[in-house]
Amino acid sequence: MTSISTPQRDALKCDLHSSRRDEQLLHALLTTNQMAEADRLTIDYGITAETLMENAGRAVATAIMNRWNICPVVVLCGPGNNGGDGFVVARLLAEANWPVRVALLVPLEKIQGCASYHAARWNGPIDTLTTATLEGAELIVDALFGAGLSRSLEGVAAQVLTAASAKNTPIIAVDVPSGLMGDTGENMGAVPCVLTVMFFRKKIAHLLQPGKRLCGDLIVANIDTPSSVFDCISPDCYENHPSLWVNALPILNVDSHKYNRGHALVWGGWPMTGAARMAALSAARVGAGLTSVAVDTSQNDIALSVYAITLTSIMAKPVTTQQDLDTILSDKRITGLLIGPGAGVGSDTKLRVLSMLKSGQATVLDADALSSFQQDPESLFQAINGPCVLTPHEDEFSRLFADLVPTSDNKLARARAAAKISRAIVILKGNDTVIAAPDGRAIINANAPSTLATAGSGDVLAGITLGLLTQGMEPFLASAAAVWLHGAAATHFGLGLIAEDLPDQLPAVLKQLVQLKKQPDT
Ligand SMILES: NC(=O)C1=CN([C@@H]2O[C@H](COP(=O)(O)OP(=O)(O)OC[C@H]3O[C@@H](n4cnc5c(N)ncnc54)[C@H](O)[C@@H]3O)[C@@H](O)[C@H]2O)[C@@H](O)CC1
Ligand SMILES: [K+]
Repeated sequence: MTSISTPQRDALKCDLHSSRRDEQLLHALLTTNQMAEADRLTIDYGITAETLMENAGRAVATAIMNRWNICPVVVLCGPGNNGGDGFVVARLLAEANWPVRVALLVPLEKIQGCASYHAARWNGPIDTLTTATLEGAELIVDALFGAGLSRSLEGVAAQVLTAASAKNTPIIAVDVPSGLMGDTGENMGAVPCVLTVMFFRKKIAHLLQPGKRLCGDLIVANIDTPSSVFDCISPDCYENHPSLWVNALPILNVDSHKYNRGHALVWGGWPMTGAARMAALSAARVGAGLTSVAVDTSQNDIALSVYAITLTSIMAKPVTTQQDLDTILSDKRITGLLIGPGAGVGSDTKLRVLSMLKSGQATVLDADALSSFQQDPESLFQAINGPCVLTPHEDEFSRLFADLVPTSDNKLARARAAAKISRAIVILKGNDTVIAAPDGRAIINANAPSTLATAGSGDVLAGITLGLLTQGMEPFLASAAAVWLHGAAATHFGLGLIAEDLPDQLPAVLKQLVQLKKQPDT
């Protein structure tokens, strides 16, 4: 059963349970313990363990038959239920006239429970697992270890998988590539697969790197686990999807005017002006009623001209002294703040960040705003008392949290720990961006195309987040929505993307979301 406490579970229901709950649960990411609990509850419900295993093996066999023509297959079976699934795959492929061989890691008499039931239904020979087993195979099914793996792969299992990978023969993983830790995505000996078929729901490892890369394509198979298992299992991690936050997106109506859509303020540094300009444009595109850039005129007046000439609907406000900034921040019509893109690392940026946080308005801290606190992160965290989103990439994350969050390959745990320490929402960016809240809620994003690996795309993400916060959206959901919109905008543009293309893609992506929002809750 899940380990989260009852109050926390209730809090989750408040934020994600309010509507579209069934749709949201399709995107739940389960821990290996939660998956085992789902299995147990399903068996209580009346579906036998043998049937579940049959369904799981059938899903894998079907996926193989749908994708490949008949060819020689070797199924590598391990000692537990993952191996049991493998015996089902072997039997069903053989029944469909595929040439199948089975290789078993342990002596047959060691196989227990429903795995032994399905091993007995396999009529063909069973080889002892060695690298020789791979001879002649054109497809390899990896049913060695699944959720039950508790330590690094070693010995024959590791040798055979390494040899299989070296041959470049396509490998299909049952549940997870063996050696991948289901709760973290850490690689403890897995090799890359072309396809992974998992059951009921994805696990965290299917989305977090390096797991995501090792899995290849993903198929989530229905094995008749009833959704009522969620009466007893409360997921606290989801794959990012509009159903999680579309109902919280700001809406326009006849009473909308520019002031009640919020006023976003971006700190516009000098001489790097492009970052703040792209962020401001992005905030405006996602619906901030007014967007201003507070322009650093402490060094010269050229900065103000650059911002004023290159921005049209976005206002440039000169700021020469700290007092000027404080005066702007005292305007209560300003409802969202962003500092970091092109701000410069140093004590001036630190002071400006602290002024912004003191204003109590929702604040996004990105890039240089984070790096400026490298020597003194505690002073930043103490100043965070209101809605705040931190958007570090891995380098910025390690600068800020190096001494506070243990270094590990577990990105989800690191993002959660950082959110708790900073009392802010943390968007830990990357191909597998994690959005974490101080109370433990987490969302993993999977819609980001690699074209986002381009200068300035982070500035756009910070601006989108700002635009949603400015309109009053709850920070955790605003962060998830921003990350998703960012990925969808990049996908909508396609190849050749540069960061300044992104804001212009937002209207088309928002249009699709508005349609979804209009649909009745499921
Ligand atoms: N919804 C579900 O959870 C379902 C799960 N099924 C399958 O059941 C699997 C989980 O089964 P199990 O819990 O039996 O786990 P595994 O089949 O992953 O293996 C567990 C066995 O491996 C041993 N072991 C663990 N790490 C090892 C290592 N590094 N070296 C050597 N031995 C090691 C354990 O002591 C145990 O004997 C899933 O991955 C999935 O394939 C399906 O059969 C049906 C539905
Ligand atoms: K496996």
